[in-house]
Amino acid sequence: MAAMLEVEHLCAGYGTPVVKDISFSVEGGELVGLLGRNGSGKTTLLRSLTGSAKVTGGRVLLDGEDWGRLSHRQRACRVALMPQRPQLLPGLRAREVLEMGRYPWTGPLRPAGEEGRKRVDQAARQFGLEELLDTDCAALSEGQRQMVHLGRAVVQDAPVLLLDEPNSALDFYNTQLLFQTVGGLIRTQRKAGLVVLHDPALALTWCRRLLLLRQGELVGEVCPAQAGEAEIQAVLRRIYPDICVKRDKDSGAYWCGLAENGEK
Ligand SMILES: Nc1ncnc2c1ncn2[C@@H]1O[C@H](COP(=O)(O)OP(=O)(O)OP(=O)(O)O)[C@@H](O)[C@H]1O
Repeated sequence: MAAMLEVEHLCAGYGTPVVKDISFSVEGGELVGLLGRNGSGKTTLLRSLTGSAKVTGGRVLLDGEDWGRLSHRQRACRVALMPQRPQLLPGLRAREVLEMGRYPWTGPLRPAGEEGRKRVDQAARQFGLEELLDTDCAALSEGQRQMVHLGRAVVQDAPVLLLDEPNSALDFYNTQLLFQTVGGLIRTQRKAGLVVLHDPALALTWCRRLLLLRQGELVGEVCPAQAGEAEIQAVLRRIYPDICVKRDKDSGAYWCGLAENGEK
């Protein structure tokens, strides 16, 4: 059976190559973490999967279908992206931003319909947005706005969900809510999830596999449930030299930090 998302020898960039010959796949039901230093090409990789960064080589298959042969609208029904810096659309209330998630299905600026309203209300409940639905997004805090855009991506209900640093402005509680809720959706609805994260401990806790990107190339992959501390640490050192990884035997919680001078 084909993976929900298959990326084969993908190259992408902005005139100059950024993503270089990357291949990986994500199965339905799997949340995969994408880690890499600043500027390593994570956002470009995600943007190339939605058509907003130019693909210059390779191919992408969505549940076996060639992405390149799909229209923009067909792609948007299959791939939802929560961008790193969502555009601020002045005058739009949170409810209207959530409803934008239905546009690939209904057509732009069309009413959400009963199914759409149900999904918007459900996302508002799931992400604690009910009190904010009538607020102008310009009047929301950074973290509140990030939760609205997370809700919009979920309302889009695509089988592939791409999240670009979705917790960068979130407090501890909303970060847990994000991973519990999105993790649950991915498992129960067999979606393929790919999430860019900067916190390796968070990625080790919530993601089934981690992919490591360095200067536009995939340089490692690790599955936390199948690897011990030493193996995880060795793989993570390909992008974070001197990182130390510890796993608490009782709770299973991960701790990551940098080695002190001389400690390896
Ligand atoms: N619109 C653009 N035009 C030209 N070059 C770009 C553009 N966006 C990004 N780049 C370049 O592509 C490279 C990768 O950037 P990208 O945003 O994909 O990295 P990233 O891994 O997501 O970084 P960060 O962790 O800082 O968000 C960088 O060298 C950056 O300067």
